[in-house]
Amino acid sequence: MLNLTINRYTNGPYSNRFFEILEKGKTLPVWQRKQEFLDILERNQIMILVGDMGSGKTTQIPQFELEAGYGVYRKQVACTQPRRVAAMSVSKRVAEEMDVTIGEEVGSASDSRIVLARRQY
Ligand SMILES: Nc1ncnc2c1ncn2[C@@H]1O[C@H](COP(=O)(O)OP(=O)(O)OP(=O)(O)O)[C@@H](O)[C@H]1O
Repeated sequence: MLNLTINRYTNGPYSNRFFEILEKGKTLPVWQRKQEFLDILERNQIMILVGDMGSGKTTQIPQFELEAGYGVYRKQVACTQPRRVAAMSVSKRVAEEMDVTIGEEVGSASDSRIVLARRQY
């Protein structure tokens, strides 16, 4: 369950922008099946999720996984993209949505440019 008082990743308060983005994010189709997704993920090693363009697969699913505890004990949630620019753009967007600093809690890596997530949980 998301604690909406303190940002668990920074231990600081959330910005107003966080709540604006969260409300918009909750309207995306993946949010309607969030618990179903997590239940299936828990019971299986591999899961193939198919959804419409813009339904929230890229930006929301990694956050669901982190929230459910998949990113702790030196594990990380990774999201692959076919292009460097897309990888950087997604990591920037997810960092913005999580209200964290890029290079701290969220990073990106490609052949020529690496901005690692410094913090691990
Ligand atoms: N950088 C961004 N700035 C503003 N809104 C964004 C940004 N990236 C994504 N969004 C919003 O988040 C929604 C979900 O995007 P997301 O990339 O998670 O969907 P997706 O299911 O992975 O789409 P696709 O199959 O096209 O990759 C989009 O509809 C868009 O409105």
